[in-house]
Amino acid sequence: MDSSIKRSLTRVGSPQPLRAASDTLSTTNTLTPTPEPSKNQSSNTASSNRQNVRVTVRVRPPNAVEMSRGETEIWEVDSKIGKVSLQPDFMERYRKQLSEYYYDEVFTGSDNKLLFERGVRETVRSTMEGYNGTVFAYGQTSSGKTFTMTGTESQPGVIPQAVDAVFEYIKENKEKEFLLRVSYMEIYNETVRDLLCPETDDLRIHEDKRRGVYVSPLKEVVVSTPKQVMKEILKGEANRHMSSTDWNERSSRSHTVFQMVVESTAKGSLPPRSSRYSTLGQKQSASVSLSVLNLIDLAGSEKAASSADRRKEGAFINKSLLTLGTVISKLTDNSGGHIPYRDSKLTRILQNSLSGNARVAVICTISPSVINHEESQNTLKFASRIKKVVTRAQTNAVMDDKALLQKYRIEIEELKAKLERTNESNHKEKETELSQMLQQEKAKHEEEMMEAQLVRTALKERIDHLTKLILTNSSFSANAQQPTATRKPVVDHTSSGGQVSEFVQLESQIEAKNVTINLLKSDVESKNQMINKLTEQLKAANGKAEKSIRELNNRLKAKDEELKNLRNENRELKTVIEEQLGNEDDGNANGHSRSGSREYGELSKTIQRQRNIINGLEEEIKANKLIIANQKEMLHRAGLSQLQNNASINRVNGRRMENGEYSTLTKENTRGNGSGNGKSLSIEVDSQFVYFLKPIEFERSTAK
Ligand SMILES: Nc1ncnc2c1ncn2[C@@H]1O[C@H](COP(=O)(O)OP(=O)(O)OP(=O)(O)O)[C@@H](O)[C@H]1O
Repeated sequence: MDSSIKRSLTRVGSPQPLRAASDTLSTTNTLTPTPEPSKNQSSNTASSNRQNVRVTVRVRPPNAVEMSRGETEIWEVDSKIGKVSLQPDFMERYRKQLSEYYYDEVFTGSDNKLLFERGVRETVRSTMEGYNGTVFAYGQTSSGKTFTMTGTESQPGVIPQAVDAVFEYIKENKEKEFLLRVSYMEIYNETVRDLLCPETDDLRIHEDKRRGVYVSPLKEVVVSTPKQVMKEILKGEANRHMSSTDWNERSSRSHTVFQMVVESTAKGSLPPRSSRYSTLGQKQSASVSLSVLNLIDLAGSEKAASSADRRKEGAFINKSLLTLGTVISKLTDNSGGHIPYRDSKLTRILQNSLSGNARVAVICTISPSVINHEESQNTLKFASRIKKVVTRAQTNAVMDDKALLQKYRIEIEELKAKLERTNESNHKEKETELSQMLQQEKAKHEEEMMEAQLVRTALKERIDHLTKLILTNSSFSANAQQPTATRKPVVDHTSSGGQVSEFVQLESQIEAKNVTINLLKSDVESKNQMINKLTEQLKAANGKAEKSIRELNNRLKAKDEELKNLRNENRELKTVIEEQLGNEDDGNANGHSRSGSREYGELSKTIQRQRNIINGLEEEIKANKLIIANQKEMLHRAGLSQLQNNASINRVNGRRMENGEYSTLTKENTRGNGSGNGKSLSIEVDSQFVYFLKPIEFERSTAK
């Protein structure tokens, strides 16, 4: 506190005398405390297990209301020697006796970190080492218990710092392993409630030899991070009974106990479940240490409240605190009498710690206000008494099968074994599955290989077939002259790899062959056209020859007719001559013989001339007939030559085209001079046979 505040507080008028909050405390203790050892003196007993309760007193700074009233801060704090004493001014003014108190630590101000370091850390550390630990804040309402235990965001209190310290310890002690579980409960109006599970309302306090006093059924949460612990704490805080009172805007109306159970063991020290019995069948010694850290925020003792509810709560709170005071007094007055732990839920729950098997740290909080002088004095007396309480904390080794740590360890081992078994069986299943898959793949692969082989063979046959067709067709010299490399199939049939490229190559080979075939086809087509042209020319020549033969025949017929007429004429002349010769003989007798000889001579000459003409005509007819015979011979020869040509064209690849591969040149035995079906051409070569020429059509072989 700064000096200006101190000065303003000093100027306050006379404070109201206060009634003691706890009769028990005021009756069993004198107002002047017994001289305390300074904080530098050890408060521990000779045995390391025997320890006095560690007591810290904290005087909170004046709050806004106190400052506004201009009250004096009546307590002086000497942190160096752990002394809390009344202000000399106040003592003088109110004729108070010298009041000096000595504790392990005394603080004022708001430094929670310092308070934890000096007043609490050691107890938390002890808990981690296997001793039960209890830390609680005691003081009248609004004196700063919750500020000390819970703190604020900027000043985390004992509980969050203890949590951090626990995890720090775990981090530092790598040779140990731990298991932590937390619970959070409150004692409200003398009922125990589970703050982590508020719906559970029938919590009971039990006691047995092994566990001592415990609450059940209490929800315990196994935790592994500070964050997780704080989450549980916040959850509990939300369920805690808090109310606005005459003295505190947010007053705790219940005592809260945050509990952390710590199980620890040296790493690898836990015997496996199978070897937990010695060879003699005796259970092996416990190897798990179990300790409990209780962090307690007590409700504050208070004067009569204006609200009925608050008064009822206050009555329960005051009664339990009174019992706590009594218990502490009994513990310290060495009277050996009955200690009334059972008189309140609070003392019952604290029984384990207060009866000795715990290291206990208490933070007593007091108000700086003159108004709270008497209550603060009572708190300080309580602090002095409890400071005298000596505990004999023992590490609590438990039978390994009772510890959750061991249970978890065993469970982990069992799960690991199960996992291994599962892995093994999974492995085997996987192996079988894989081998089945491999078999299937292999079979599929073989099938595919077989198919590929078949395709290859088919392609090879096809290529061979096409290659043979092309290479052996001597009439297509262009192909015959192709370099061997381009005609030879490039497929390596012995190779099992590169199927795709092989097929591509085969395809391109086939494509090349098709191109060649198309070339051949067009070549045949042009040859057909040529044949058609020749046939047309032949047909024209044929027509000319026929016309000439017809004309010669007509002329021959005319000559024949003329010959016939001349012969008739001759015959008639002969008859006339013979008749005249008969008459001459008669005439000689008649006197006409000379003139008859003359006429005869003329007639003879005429006959001779006509005979000559007939002979000429006969010669001419003979010559014409010879010409006709020659022309017919020529035509005959021309027809045969055409037939031979077609027959040679009709031979492809060294064999006759048949079975519809190509249209054929047919020879039909038919009479007449028909010219066929329009596509056909006919040539009459003699009176008996007509050759029909059909244009040749090339058809692609259907062979595959
Ligand atoms: N050391 C401190 N520094 C600053 N503020 C404090 C300190 N102690 C207490 N206060 C403040 O004083 C008020 C009362 O404190 P707190 O609630 O902690 O008292 P309490 O003892 O828990 O009271 P109750 O018993 O009624 O719950 C709070 O506003 C708190 O923040």
